[in-house]
Amino acid sequence: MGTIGELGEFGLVGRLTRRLPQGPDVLLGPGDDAAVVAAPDARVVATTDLLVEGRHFRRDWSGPYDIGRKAAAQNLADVVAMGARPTALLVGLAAPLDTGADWAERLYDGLADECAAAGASVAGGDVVGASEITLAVTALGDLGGAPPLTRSGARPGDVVAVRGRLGWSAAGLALLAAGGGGPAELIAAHRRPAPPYEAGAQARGLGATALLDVSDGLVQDLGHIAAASGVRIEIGSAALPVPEILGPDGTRHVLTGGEDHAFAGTFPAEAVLPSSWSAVGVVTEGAGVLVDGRDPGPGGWDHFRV
Ligand SMILES: Nc1ncnc2c1ncn2[C@@H]1O[C@H](COP(=O)(O)OP(=O)(O)O)[C@@H](O)[C@H]1O
Ligand SMILES: Cc1ncc(C[n+]2csc(CCOP(=O)(O)OP(=O)(O)O)c2C)c(N)n1
Ligand SMILES: [Mg+2]
Ligand SMILES: [Mg+2]
Ligand SMILES: [Mg+2]
Repeated sequence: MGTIGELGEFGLVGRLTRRLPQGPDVLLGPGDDAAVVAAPDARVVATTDLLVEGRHFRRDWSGPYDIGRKAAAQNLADVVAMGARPTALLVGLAAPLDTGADWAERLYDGLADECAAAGASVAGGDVVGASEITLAVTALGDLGGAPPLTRSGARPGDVVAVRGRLGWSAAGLALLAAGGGGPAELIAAHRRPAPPYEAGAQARGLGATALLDVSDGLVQDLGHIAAASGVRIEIGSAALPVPEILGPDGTRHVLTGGEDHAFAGTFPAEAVLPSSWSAVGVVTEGAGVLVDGRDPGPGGWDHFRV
């Protein structure tokens, strides 16, 4: 099928955009100077994340379809974490000219399928030749008239709860780094996160006071809620969902592992949480995050400390 260099810029764009079904929020999709996306609420949620080969994914560890799923999921989860409904993605792709055209097409199939799982579509993007693969993904969402669910609304007395897998991606990454043995479910979880997209609307319905998606690690990301809200968050390790499959380092993976894109939120104490949410702690007065009453120390992902 050849390389993207042989296809050329416009040939590649044509091949990729043909693979992108358009949902109802995209009023004008790929092909013009810009896309047109519906914004019924007149307030657009917008977020962007970069994925760089070697730092966010390795082509020998993940295939293009899963890289596409993950790139979309990482951004769609940020929209959902604002309490919004994802509508559209814009995708910047930089790649070496000898990249297989079929590799790029599978990447776009992954992007399109993950968007479909969240009710969104890829409405446009850009391609450029480069020495390594970089994906720059921007996601847009609609608040549907409701206020955003920010990181700053947690109040002392709230319950802290999580929905979605935690630690699975980190455990899978550790297995890949060690040569790829171990439970296939963990490696699959690293390659393709499965954010429970319905958690945003659900958290809103439950009266959530703050919400975010866990990309860098539970403790580190709860630290963002604590800082933004001016509160302390106290986690009890016995309450954490640590399934057997995570192995002997399970609790550490759950506390510090990123990239599962679970949702963590704070809820009024009287909220009746369904079983899909695990209550893992409480909000108190003070600052920072404590685990079992102690400062857990550094952990979690920091791009400038790896
Ligand atoms: N280069 C940048 N320019 C402007 N804002 C940025 C930049 N990098 C990060 N931010 C902002 O910092 C906040 C936290 O970013 P990040 O930790 O990447 O969040 P998330 O984990 O949800 O993707 C976001 O509001 C983001 O827009
Ligand atoms: C090859 C490789 N090495 C390391 C990791 C682990 N890793 C990379 S980025 C990241 C954190 C999440 O990415 P980030 O860019 O910080 O996303 P954001 O927090 O902005 O959503 C982790 C745990 C990986 N996925 N692949
Ligand atoms: Mg980010
Ligand atoms: Mg986030
Ligand atoms: Mg991060």
